[in-house]
Amino acid sequence: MSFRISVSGAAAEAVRTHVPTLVKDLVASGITGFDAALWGPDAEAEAAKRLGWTESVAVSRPLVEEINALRDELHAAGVRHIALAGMGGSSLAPEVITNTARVDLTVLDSTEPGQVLSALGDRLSETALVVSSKSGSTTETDSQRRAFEQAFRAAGIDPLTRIIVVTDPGSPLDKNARETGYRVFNADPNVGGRYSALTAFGLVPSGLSGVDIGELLDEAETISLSLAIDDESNPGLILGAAIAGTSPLRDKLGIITDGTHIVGFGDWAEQLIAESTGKLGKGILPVVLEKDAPELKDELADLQLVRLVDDAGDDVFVEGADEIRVSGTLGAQFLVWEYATAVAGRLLGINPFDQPDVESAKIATRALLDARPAPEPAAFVTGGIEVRGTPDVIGASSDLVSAIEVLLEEVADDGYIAIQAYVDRLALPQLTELRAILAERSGRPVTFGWGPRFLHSTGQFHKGGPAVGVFLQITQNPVEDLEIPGIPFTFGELIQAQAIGDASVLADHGRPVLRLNLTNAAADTAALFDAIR
Ligand SMILES: O=P(O)(O)OC[C@H]1O[C@H](O)[C@H](O)[C@@H](O)[C@@H]1O
Repeated sequence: MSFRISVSGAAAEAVRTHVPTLVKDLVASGITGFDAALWGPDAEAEAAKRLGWTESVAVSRPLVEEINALRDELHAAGVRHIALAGMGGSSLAPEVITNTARVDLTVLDSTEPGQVLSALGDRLSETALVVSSKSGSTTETDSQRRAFEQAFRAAGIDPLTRIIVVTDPGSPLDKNARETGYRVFNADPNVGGRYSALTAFGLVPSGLSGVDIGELLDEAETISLSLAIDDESNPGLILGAAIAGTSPLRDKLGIITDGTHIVGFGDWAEQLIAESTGKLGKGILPVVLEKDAPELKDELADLQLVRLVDDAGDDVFVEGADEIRVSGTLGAQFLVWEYATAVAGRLLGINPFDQPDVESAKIATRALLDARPAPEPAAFVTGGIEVRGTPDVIGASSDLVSAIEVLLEEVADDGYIAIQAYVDRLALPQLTELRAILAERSGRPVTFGWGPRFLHSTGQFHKGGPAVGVFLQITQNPVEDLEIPGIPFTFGELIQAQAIGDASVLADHGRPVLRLNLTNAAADTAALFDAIR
């Protein structure tokens, strides 16, 4: 069986309540048949050009041969390593596909100079770069491409032989790449970024890295029919009802990987759910949890758990655990979760295909890079850590320890904490441990995102979803900064502007933000942990 699901407790109740209506309303066949009216009149225009993912398997099939042929060609030319420049929907699927297949792919979805330098320094002479961007105008991806082009040239390598572009037809990147002479794969423009796992965006980098992408499509194909039919056994309807139909709504979704062969699924699902549902003050907040996460001890009333297991069993309705369990192949999971998210959008009364609040952070960043204001002085400095933040947090504190206490006091009973770390994640992987520490201390769900990557994932929810988040932003002074060729600011300046810009938008939304800048990341990390513990 390519996909199994079981539900118990509140999720079972939600399935019993909503699935019969979803069947009666022909929602599954409607999604598959491009019925753009399913999400109400306000969503119709967007939905009309965003349902192509339901036929991704068939549309993508001819790509398999083309990608495999290019892989052989690159191999013959000495390429042994693939890197990917892309953000959000253009990198999260290849990341989980290659990790699950245990295939090497370097995903560069950061503007942190140290992380960019690491990617540039990693086997460049035998590397090919896939540049993926649906819109073809994402600043991070454009900057990464420029850095690689320059590095290839400096190493005496013609970028034309090493750069492959994936983008929508007619995008600025499409035009530029074709003029330059790069190999271009055009993706289906009727598929939004976060629904694009089974299109060229998921397949090109994964296939070039060595994943059997034909098998991935086969996996998805085995579940396609079950997802299209208006029947109470449809797993997309069941999962959609289970995650968005609980009453009262459990609007935090704890995603736990517990025995599944799939590696890193939570990060992909996080973007799909957060960006699709977090708007108009509503939404489901995905929270990627470890198996022993503190949130699991507390039985939080607003936290629905979904566990990715090895085998969810034959029966949909089971007794006991009060959770959702899913198992199955990665290809099937992609498609089921996409249907489930579209169903969730209908149940929540939102448009699951737009991202109305993502742009605000980009505009704030751009304004900072254009105006170059003098840096805001730190409210205080503890050790090497500069502390800034919104007045509600900073005004009532005198040092780092008290600022964190004040931030935690701001967390409402239905609230959450988001840690946003704009740092070199390769150098500071231990920062993820702050998540469990703050969850333990606050008794509330805590999310962790690497910046600027999360801006293209959970960023929409933070600004557009229920206004109950409090934000801990961590930045660092770069160990070594890096120019962006042809652009009047550096990677270090870009990531700082991204962090400050997003924090200002959160503050404008009335959200408490505590900003910590590590002036010497290696030395300050221990002090940071001490203060947060
Ligand atoms: O693929 P791109 O056009 O470069 O977009 C990358 C990401 O950008 C934005 O943040 C969107 O909100 C995401 O949905 C998208 O995945």
